[in-house]
Amino acid sequence: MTEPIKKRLNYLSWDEYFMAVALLSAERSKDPNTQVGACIANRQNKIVGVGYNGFPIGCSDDELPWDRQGPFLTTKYPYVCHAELNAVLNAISTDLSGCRIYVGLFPCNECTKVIIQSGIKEIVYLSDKYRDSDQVKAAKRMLDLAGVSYRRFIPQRPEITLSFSLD
Ligand SMILES: Nc1nc(=O)n([C@H]2C[C@H](O)[C@@H](COP(=O)(O)O)O2)cc1CO
Ligand SMILES: [Zn+2]
Repeated sequence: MTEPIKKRLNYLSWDEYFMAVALLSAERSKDPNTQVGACIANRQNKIVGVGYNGFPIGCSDDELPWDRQGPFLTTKYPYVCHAELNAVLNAISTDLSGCRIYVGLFPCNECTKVIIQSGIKEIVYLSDKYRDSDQVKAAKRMLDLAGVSYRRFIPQRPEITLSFSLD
């Protein structure tokens, strides 16, 4: 008698899968300093929206600045759409009740408002590098009040490699 074939064990967990989709989406970003991706999953673990940071549709990447410093209007900040905003706007429904959003960087206060209003119930983030900023402090204050939970993604493996050569 031959042994039955066992299932593959090295498969991605749901958390790894959705965070990896967020990180892959971030590779679309043209921001030279910080590339952020976001992936929204519903209660059934179906992906319902993805996004990354970039300028609004129709606003040419060659017209608007990517600068971080200088007068406000000469920087990227007034123009760029954050990954979380794009993921919510790209989602298949405006009602994201009970969904989770996976994001490479902790949401700012403006995206937090969008996240709360959409019905998203949990944020899973990788980096919190701007934790000392007023934006993130305001974001956490609103999330705590609104009962939206947030947790850091703790990697169980250092990397996931993708290859275009499967043979
Ligand atoms: N949660 C976030 N999602 C985002 O998509 N972003 C975007 C806005 C900018 O394009 C970039 C941050 O640029 P910098 O200040 O690290 O050079 O990331 C920023 C944050 C931080 O709150
Ligand atoms: Zn934001």
